[in-house]
Amino acid sequence: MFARNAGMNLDLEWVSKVRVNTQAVLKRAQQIQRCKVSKKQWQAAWQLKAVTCIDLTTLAGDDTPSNVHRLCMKATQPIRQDLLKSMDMHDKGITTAAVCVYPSRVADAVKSLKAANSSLPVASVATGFPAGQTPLKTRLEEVQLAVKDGAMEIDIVINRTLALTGQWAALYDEIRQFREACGDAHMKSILAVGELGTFTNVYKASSDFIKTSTGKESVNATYPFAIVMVRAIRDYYLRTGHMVGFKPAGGIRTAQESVVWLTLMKEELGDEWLTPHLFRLGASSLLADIERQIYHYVTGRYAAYHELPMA
Ligand SMILES: O=C[C@H](O)COP(=O)(O)O
Repeated sequence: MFARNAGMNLDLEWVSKVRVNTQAVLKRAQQIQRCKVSKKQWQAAWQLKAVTCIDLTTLAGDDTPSNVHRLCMKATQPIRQDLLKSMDMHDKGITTAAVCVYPSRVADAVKSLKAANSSLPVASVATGFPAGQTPLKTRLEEVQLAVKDGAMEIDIVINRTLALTGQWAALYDEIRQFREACGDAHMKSILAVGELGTFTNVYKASSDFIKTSTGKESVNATYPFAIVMVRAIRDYYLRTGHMVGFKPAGGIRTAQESVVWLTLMKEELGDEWLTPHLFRLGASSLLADIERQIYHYVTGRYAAYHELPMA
């Protein structure tokens, strides 16, 4: 069992000394994208690994109990059984890592998964997602309500105003309160990197189980931002011995990208991070492409749309 991050007192000296070498970050991001997984069966294996790390997401204004139900069913059986059988992976219990929905849809997702006899966790965005521009009191209540409805994971959005105005102590204090409001639920912190202005701000705003984006900003999960965040995770590990998780989210659509993200984790943090406990891919449509690529790997041709439900 993984120990929960006990956190640490805010070290403003560490925060004030942070400097990020932009050129080095951009160069490293390019190197990571050039790494190749050459053999076909290895690609398929990496893609299946990526499936197990997906927070299968729907965050739309027109979400209903029925589309949330379909999402949950897809999460419990993400790849067609006959395809898994061809790869001898049908009895490995492959599911996504979680489903991720708005707070108002948590109860629907919990009900659907329970009816399907699945223990898959429901994650919920909270704290005034995506902008976070609601009073602290309501943001905290939102977390508590989602937990009460059965969310086992809460993806909070950080207060970008506090980050952009350098109020790091106030930001730290808010995040601590969110964590407390989560109780036993697992918290992830969305930095919304596209709105933080600089790599330095991204490093400084990094806390526990850090997630790049809401998917609603104009810039979402990019490899350079990810490099900065995983380096913050590495520094925190060297300092405290605690392994913090990472979740790129927003705009991740292709199987090929999912393999680059896994490569980035492996290269920067090591194999220990290649587990759903420490790595998630937040995505609404990535699974469709992965299933399509696996279909191609197994059959040698691409599927028609009707052949892959929800793909
Ligand atoms: O947290 C997950 C993101 O909102 C999903 O973004 P996406 O719809 O671009 O995959």
